[in-house]
Amino acid sequence: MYREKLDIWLESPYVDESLKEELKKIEKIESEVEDRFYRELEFGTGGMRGKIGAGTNRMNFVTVAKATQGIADFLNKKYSGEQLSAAIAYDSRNMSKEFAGKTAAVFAANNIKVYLFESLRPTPELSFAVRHYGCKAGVVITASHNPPEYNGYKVYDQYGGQVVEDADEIISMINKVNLKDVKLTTEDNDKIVTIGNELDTTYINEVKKLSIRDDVDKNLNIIYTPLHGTGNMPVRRVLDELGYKNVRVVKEQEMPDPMFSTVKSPNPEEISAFEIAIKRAGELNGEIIIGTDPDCDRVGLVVRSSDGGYVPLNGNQTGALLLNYVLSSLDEKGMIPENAAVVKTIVTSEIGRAIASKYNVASFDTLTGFKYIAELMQKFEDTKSNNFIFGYEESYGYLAGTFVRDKDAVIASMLICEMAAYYKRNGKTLLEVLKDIYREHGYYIEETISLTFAGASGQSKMKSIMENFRENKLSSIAGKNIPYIYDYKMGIELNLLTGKTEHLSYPKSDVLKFCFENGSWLVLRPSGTEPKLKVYFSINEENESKSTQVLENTKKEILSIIDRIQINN
Ligand SMILES: O=P(O)(O)OC[C@H]1O[C@H](O)[C@H](O)[C@@H](O)[C@@H]1O
Repeated sequence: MYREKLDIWLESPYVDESLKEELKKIEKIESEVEDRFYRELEFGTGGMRGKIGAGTNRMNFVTVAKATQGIADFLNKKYSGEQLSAAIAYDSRNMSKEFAGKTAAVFAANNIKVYLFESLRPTPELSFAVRHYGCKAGVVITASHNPPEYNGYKVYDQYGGQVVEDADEIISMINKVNLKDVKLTTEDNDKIVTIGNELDTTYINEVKKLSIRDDVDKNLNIIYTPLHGTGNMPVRRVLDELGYKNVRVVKEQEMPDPMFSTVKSPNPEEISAFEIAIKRAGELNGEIIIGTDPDCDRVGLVVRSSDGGYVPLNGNQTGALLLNYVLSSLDEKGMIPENAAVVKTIVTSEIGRAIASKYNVASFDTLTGFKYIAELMQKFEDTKSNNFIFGYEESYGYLAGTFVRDKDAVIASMLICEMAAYYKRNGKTLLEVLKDIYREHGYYIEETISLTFAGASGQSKMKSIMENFRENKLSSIAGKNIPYIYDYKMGIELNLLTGKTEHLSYPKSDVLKFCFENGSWLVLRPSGTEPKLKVYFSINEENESKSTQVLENTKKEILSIIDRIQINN
């Protein structure tokens, strides 16, 4: 099957010569051919993502043009007769600019006006641009925090969120596209309008409006790394315009670099990404370190401790701090609106719910992926049921305000600095504030383990592990009973004590959540952005050491179950 596809590509007049050359070099290597052609690139949690190269399972001019043609067909069908436009942004990765140009040329050839950013921009600014220009769609060429050999294609709807409702139809339209049907024009077509500074200023002004307090210590020593990506200009500009005097950028990581040469991975979830920044912080007396990923939708935070060391916070901890800061500050100013709402995901810590309820703010859960949070924000707006205040995920994504509909590391960086500067003025570090939050709301200790399962065989292994857990319903682990299992693929909540099931009102997704008696839980799900099985733990015991101990025991046991399943397969 995959060999046939290779032959089609080698013979097709619609496949670029350079891609054919690449294929000729690997055509005798079976595993390479299989990996490149065993499937089409899929739309996962964050759009389409894959390695750059030749093949249907790769990011290249053919797969980008095909996807764009499918989206154009979808838009022309859905909005038939209307004047259509789309916005396009791209990050600092290899081929990002070229793929953005190709995307623009295909849209323009399909009679869709294009707003194309003149140079690299953050993903959240694209989300803003879609709404600002009244576009029906948006595209960002980025593979977010993935390694340098990857690129990707995120698709936005008219509300500025990544597509959810129309995703299946868009995918089926893309699959129907025959390479010979892809329309293409030159990139100097007058349907393609370049955008730049003017939109930056409008966006930055909106971000600044989300600042809650000015009674903060703006002498705070901030070390910032854009990790060679798009954050450098906007994050520094916002902090500068708000009067933060001591923002030092990590020089080695300031400039865009598609190889992300100074880091193992440009992912702020990994402490290794902060290695140089921590060194710089030590030299410059840095109090906090922030680092944004290449498309600047995620931000990581590292905080100086009382002994002068630097402690990385995970996404749940930063999220809890931000939520606590935003709600307590708005509350103090009497600015929490009626029917205020906070949105997190089913794999994000329950501490968020506890903090929100202190301020009588409702909290909602969605499936993993900020697109679901954005979808709910739109629903709130359409039905006027709630006022969105803050949304976050454990995977380092945060959003305040509603003018952006994706996680926004420009907004989050600003709020993190403001929060640290506010507590500094009140004589506290963020680590001390976090301790206070735990004391007040409980010791929620979280961790996520990602197990890599690469290629076609990896995919099937992951599938069988999930099926095994689905069938052999885990009823206890590490001495803790599991009374409830949520199976999001089957759409049911199972009570293991009574055997009764209830319907879950979420879209179907391959996720299993095992809940303990005291509200702790563990979740298994294949990642939608990388070839990994993710195992999430959230343990809440009466004190920190008990929580840590239960976490360690649970981790050990679940990993050994996964090992056993693999050996038996
Ligand atoms: O766990 P995954 O499916 O890999 O997704 C992890 C994260 O990926 C991207 O960054 C999405 O924008 C996030 O919303 C999501 O939480």
